[in-house]
Amino acid sequence: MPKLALVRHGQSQWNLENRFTGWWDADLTAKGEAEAKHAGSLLKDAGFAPTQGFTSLQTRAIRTLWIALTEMDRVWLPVEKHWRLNERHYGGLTGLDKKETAEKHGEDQVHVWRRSYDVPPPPMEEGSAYDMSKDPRYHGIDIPATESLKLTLERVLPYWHETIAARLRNGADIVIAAHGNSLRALVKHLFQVEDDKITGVEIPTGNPLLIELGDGLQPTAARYLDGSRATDLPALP
Ligand SMILES: O=C(O)[C@H](O)COP(=O)(O)O
Repeated sequence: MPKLALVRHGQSQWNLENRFTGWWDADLTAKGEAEAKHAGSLLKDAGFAPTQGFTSLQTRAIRTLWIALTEMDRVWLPVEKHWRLNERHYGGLTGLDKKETAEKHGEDQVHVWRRSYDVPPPPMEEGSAYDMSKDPRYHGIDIPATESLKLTLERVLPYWHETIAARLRNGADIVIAAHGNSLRALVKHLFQVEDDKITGVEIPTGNPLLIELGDGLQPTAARYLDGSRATDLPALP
């Protein structure tokens, strides 16, 4: 039975500053690095021995995986990075202070932008200081101007099916280090969570979610490795 560990990156500088981050390449803080190290020791203590890793093109997730693998004596692990595992694009909200935005637009509107399934934030404007579209890592990629969770799921899924699920079927045990919303999208798919229920799923940072999968890659067991910081998981499908 293949095993899959999902690890949400540790605290980033913009998490600390409470700014909408999305595709902006905020790095880990010292606390985020410590969370990544702790995630690695939890995975190691659980006896989890992945044979393949995946992460996004964003420094905070890449470094989370690297730090965790260092802790697991597994820096040799083959790792693939892909933009489809990036955080959801926060559009015109990127860079704004979350509290100030709630004061300006109201808590309800900001909650819709942050947690609704299919309402994207306003698009990023041309010439925004936070536009990453010219960054060389995205060469040749038509990067979005904004994304809802639904749009995020729609771009994560092809990579899941064609690459990650295919490796699991070949017997690989896999660790994915990614982001609050790209991982939420994967959890929605794997646990078949309904559209209006997924907003209640909050994956804690640096707390690996270890999932055992059946032959059809349906979850048969799932637990957070740090039980003291676990959040509610959706029921097994
Ligand atoms: O991109 C961000 O700002 C965060 O990583 C996730 O934001 P959220 O809590 O609004 O989903």
